[in-house]
This record gives sequence, structure tokens and C-alpha cells, in this order.
Amino acid sequence: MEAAAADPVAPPPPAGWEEARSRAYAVGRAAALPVVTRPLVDLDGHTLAEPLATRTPLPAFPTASVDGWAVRGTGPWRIVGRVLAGGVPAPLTEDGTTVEIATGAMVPEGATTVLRVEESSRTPEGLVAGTPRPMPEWRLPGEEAAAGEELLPVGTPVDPAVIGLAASCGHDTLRVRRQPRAALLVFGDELLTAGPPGAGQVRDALGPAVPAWLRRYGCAVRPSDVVGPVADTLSAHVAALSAALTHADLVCTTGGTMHGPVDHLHPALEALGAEYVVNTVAVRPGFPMLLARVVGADGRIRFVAGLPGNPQSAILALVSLVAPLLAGLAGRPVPVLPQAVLAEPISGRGAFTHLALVRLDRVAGTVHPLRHVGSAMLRGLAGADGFAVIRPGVSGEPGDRVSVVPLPLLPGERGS
Ligand SMILES: Nc1nc2c(c(=O)[nH]1)N[C@H]1C(S)=C(S)[C@@H](COP(=O)(O)OP(=O)(O)OC[C@H]3O[C@@H](n4cnc5c(N)ncnc54)[C@H](O)[C@@H]3O)O[C@H]1N2
Ligand code: MOO
Repeated sequence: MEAAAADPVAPPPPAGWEEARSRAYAVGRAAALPVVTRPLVDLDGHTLAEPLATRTPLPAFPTASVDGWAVRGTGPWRIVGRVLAGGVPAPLTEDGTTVEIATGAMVPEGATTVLRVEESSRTPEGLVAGTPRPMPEWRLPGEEAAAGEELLPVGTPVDPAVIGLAASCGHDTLRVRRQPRAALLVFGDELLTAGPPGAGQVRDALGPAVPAWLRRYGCAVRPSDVVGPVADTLSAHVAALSAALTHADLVCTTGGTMHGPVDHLHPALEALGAEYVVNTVAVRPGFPMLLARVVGADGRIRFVAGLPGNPQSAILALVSLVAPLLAGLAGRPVPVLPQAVLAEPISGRGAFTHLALVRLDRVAGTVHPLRHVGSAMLRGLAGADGFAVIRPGVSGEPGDRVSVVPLPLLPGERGS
């Protein structure tokens, strides 16, 4: 029997959507960005490259938690001084004495308790009287953390809460992964870059939008890193990609992912010696999305994410492939998708995963499919919180728990 000859033009089978995400994360993790030292003010959005440990016990000294009187022995007490926050007080050496103390001040050695100012009174002789509460009114050293204790693991995203904690632990700088640098090349020289569409021309909707999404995923994108429309020739595509790859860790491209007469992305990747990580994904919409890896002459690894030209499909490729890639590059854990309950049916897409635009009802914890969700449309996306994942072979029924791929929205957007 003769073996069937391989069809030289047959496309590779598409990767499953989950598999594509795992591969994108794994190649990013294997090429994690270099570790740098940054001052606290520049840390927001970075990722810890070392565990966050406290340099001292927290608190570092016995700290009064109320304004009042640090007393020794039983009262009434004779006033021998005052302790304000910021210094080391002299010890209280004699029973029956007290010092006035401010919240946050170091409790003097020898003090037996602290009496709240509003629960104290003065005797006619000018002594302090009152009944201290049974619970201590000061914080003990190490109550929150012991010296050297690890508070957050490697891979933790740095947010304002983490920055505040790092400062309270005595850090001036932290070791973090360098922020990824991204570039965008818009393919399709028929696109309009200003004014209303018409007469066969559409506005470039991705050149203005994709950099903003990339910044929300933590990338640095300079205005000069956004280039296009690139001329519809192979040489222009190769030149634009080569230039962008010299400084970007990730180059996103839009359009040209298929094999039409002016689709030059695949031949350009071949010319650059890129290897596919993912070449088409069994997902609707967004099927032609791709991710490729380019190893430079210097050994540095860069990535090209090919976002399909249909605008909603391009964003779908961002949330599907680029988000896990960036998590890997930053050394973060695999992104875990939140779940929600479907409020209305959503059809399946046969053997493909269906990513359906949904709005989240934050009170009910349900997701609702939107209208105007064609892959060439952006109207649905502008009201969406993310995409419900309808797995291959099934349809989504009301009451089903489904994973939701979130859009990287900020607080206050979509009414949250
Ligand atoms: N024979 C086939 N043709 C197509 C298939 C297929 O399976 N067989 N798949 C379709 C799917 S699905 C998609 S998605 C697109 C992907 O095409 P490309 O990535 O090659 O993109 P283009 O052909 O350049 O453009 C597609 C579409 O999107 C518009 N576009 C492109 N860039 C932008 C932009 N920056 N802003 C707004 N709109 C943009 C462009 O005008 C086209 O209408 O291929 C299908 N074809
Ligand atoms: O996958 Mo295309 O993105 O369906 O329009």
C-alpha cells in the first residue's frame, strides 16, 4: 500500500484553545525578562523577582496604639515626662509614675500598661487617675511579622498595597522583572488613518486601540513603537518586523494572518527565521491568530503575535495568547480564569472553542451575551467585560458555570 503524500499546501492543524494558552505561557516563562532593581515609586505593575521579606520585626518596637499615659505600677501616677512618636524614650524606673504618650510612640521600658487619655482624670494634686483596659493598648514587636519573614512569594504582581507593605518593611528598592517592551505593526495599506470610512476603505481601529490594551497588560509602548499601515509588500513587512524586533520583546502585528494575495506575515516570519509557537487556534472568532518566537543573533528571544485583521478577532488574540505570554515573561503564575454563571444560552462552535462577548452583572454574578459581536464589529466589545468560554462540542445553557476571559479594564470602567 502506498503512503498518502503530504499535501505541501495543507495548513497545520489548529491548536486547541487551552493548549495554545499553555504554550504561550510556557514559552514566555522560559524567556522570562531580566531582573532589575527599581525604587518603590517606579514599581507599580512590575512583578517580584525575589520574595518580599521584612527587614525588621513588624512593628519594629513596642508601639502605643492610643494617645494616653504609659504608666508603671498602680495609680494614681505622677507625671514625669512626655513621649512623642519618633524617638527612644527614657525608661520608667519608678512605680507610680507615668509619661504622656502619643499614638505611634515607642512605649518606654518599665511601663506596665497604657491608659487612654479619654479614660483618665486628674486628681486635685495633679496626679493621673483611671482604670486601664485589660487588653494591652500597644502593639508588640513582631506581632505582624518576625524579622526576615517572607510575606509575598516570587511572581507576585506589584500593586499599591504591595508597595506600601514593602515600604513598611524597610525597603527602598525591590528586585523585579523588567517591564516588557511592546511594538505594534499595522498591516493593510488600504486602511484609513483619519476621517470617516467609505468607498471601500475602513478606519484603522487597531493602531489606536491595541497599544492601550498592551499598556494595561503592563507593557511599555512608546508612540514611535506603533508603525503603520505598513505597505503591502513582503520587503516592507520584513523591514518593519526586523526594525521592531531590535528593541521590542513582543511585536504585535494586525492583519495579514491569512494567505491572501497581500497577506505577507507568514512569508515574512519565514524570512526572519521565526518558529511558530502557535499557528492558528481552534477558536471562533480569531482562528488565524498566531504566536512565533524569534531568537536574535545575540541569543535574545523575542516574540511576534499575529493578531487577525478583523478587529474583534485581534482583541480576542490579545486575551488568548498575548496575556498568558506576558504573564510568563513577567514570571507570574499561569493566569487563572474567573468563573461566572451564564444568564442566557450561547451557541457552541462545533469542534472549536467559542469565545463570546459578555457583560458581567456584578450583583447577580452572572454573565450576559451581547449583541453586535461579529468579528469585524467593535460595538459589542465596547460594552463587554470579557469573553465567556464555550468549550468545544457543547453549547452554553442558562445556569452553566463558565470560565470568563477578562478584558484588562480599570476600576470605574463598565460601571464597576
Ligand atoms: N479563504 C478564507 N478567507 C478568510 C478566512 C478563511 O478561513 N478562509 N478567515 C477569515 C477570518 S476568520 C479572518 S479573522 C480574516 C483574517 O484575515 P487577516 O488577518 O489576513 O486580515 P486582513 O485580511 O488584512 O483583514 C481582515 C479584515 O479586517 C479588516 N482590518 C484589517 N486590519 C484592520 C484594522 N487595523 N482596523 C480595522 N479593520 C481592519 C480588513 O479591512 C478586513 O475586512 O480572514 C478571513 N478570510
Ligand atoms: O476568526 Mo475570524 O477572526 O472569525 O473573523
